[in-house]
Amino acid sequence: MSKNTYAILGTGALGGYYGGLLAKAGFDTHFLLRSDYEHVRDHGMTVESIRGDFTLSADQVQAYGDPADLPACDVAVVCLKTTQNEQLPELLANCVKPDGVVLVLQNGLHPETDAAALVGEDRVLGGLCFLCSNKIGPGHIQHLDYGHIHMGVYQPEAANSLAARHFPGVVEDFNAAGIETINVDDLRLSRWKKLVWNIPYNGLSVVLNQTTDVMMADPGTRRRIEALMHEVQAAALAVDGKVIEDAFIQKMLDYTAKMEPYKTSMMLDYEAGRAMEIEAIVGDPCQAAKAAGQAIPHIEEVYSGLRKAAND
Ligand SMILES: NC(=O)C1=CN([C@@H]2O[C@H](COP(=O)(O)OP(=O)(O)OC[C@H]3O[C@@H](n4cnc5c(N)ncnc54)[C@H](OP(=O)(O)O)[C@@H]3O)[C@@H](O)[C@H]2O)C=CC1
Ligand SMILES: CC(C)(CO)C(=O)C(=O)O
Repeated sequence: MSKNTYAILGTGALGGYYGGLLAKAGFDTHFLLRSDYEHVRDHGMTVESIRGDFTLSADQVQAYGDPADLPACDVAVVCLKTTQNEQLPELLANCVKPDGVVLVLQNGLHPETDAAALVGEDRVLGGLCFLCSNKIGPGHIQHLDYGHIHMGVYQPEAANSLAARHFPGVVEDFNAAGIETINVDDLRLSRWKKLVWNIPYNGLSVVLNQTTDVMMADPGTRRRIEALMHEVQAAALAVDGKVIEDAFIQKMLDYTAKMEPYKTSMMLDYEAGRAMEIEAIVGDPCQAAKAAGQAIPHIEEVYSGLRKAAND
């Protein structure tokens, strides 16, 4: 097992699940928490998972309520919502060693840019998390489905960067912890591919107030989903020259049809009155497509529906 140490920045649905698995596997893992810091410090964490429930006692969780107290780690894992990224200067100030790296596990077209601006592009890794997880109470994570990660370096052309040198060890650690992690050469293409799912389902879940199963059961909504997916495919090509095959769109439709009925994170945020990740997931791709001259009417319609929902 590697000697990498990990700082989990945001112990929510995703950070609690992956960080919990790393700690359970024996990796030196440090958890930054906010609202449930005292609870986790005193009682530990519980993960209910389709792969097997587990608990980490208070002694097994190295919990921190103040980012200034985090030790400098080899890998800082950004597990905040992108809407909370304005906190990154404070959160990343102490927790990464000078030769350490930042792994960004958020959704969006380019959520790595905020961390990269702080630590340098050559020290950033990104991961696309195919995970259905919710935080259902203090220190209480419910893992409902999937969980694999597609991970890559943010600056693939820099073959000898700190990120490139750390990358194999991080992938190995995650796999050793039971997190299936697949090495991707083209993180940017992977991000566009993830948006093929996130833009239609996250967006429409709020605009239509529906779970994935309800959306998939309605032929009109399914056509709208497919149209959105094809616009993401066209945007990826126009903006970055990235090719997404039609077969991939079909795969995402099949994947969702087989998924447990799912309330997207955007829908959960909307219902709870929290900020939604509208810009990272829909606004940034919209802006990039428009700048490249690519028409994306369905995506723009979803974007304005989301902005309206956020302001109501
Ligand atoms: N959940 C999932 O299944 C998936 C999520 N993602 C992506 O992962 C990212 C994280 O999502 P998710 O885990 O669902 O979000 P959550 O809201 O569950 O987790 C974010 C956590 O960050 C914590 N946090 C925010 N600011 C601070 C701070 N200053 N100090 C300490 N903790 C802080 C929050 O604390 P508090 O509890 O106090 O709010 C919260 O627990 C998003 O980009 C999402 O799109 C991607 C794929 C699947
Ligand atoms: C697509 C899904 C729901 C599960 O793979 C996910 O990863 C997300 O919410 O971003």
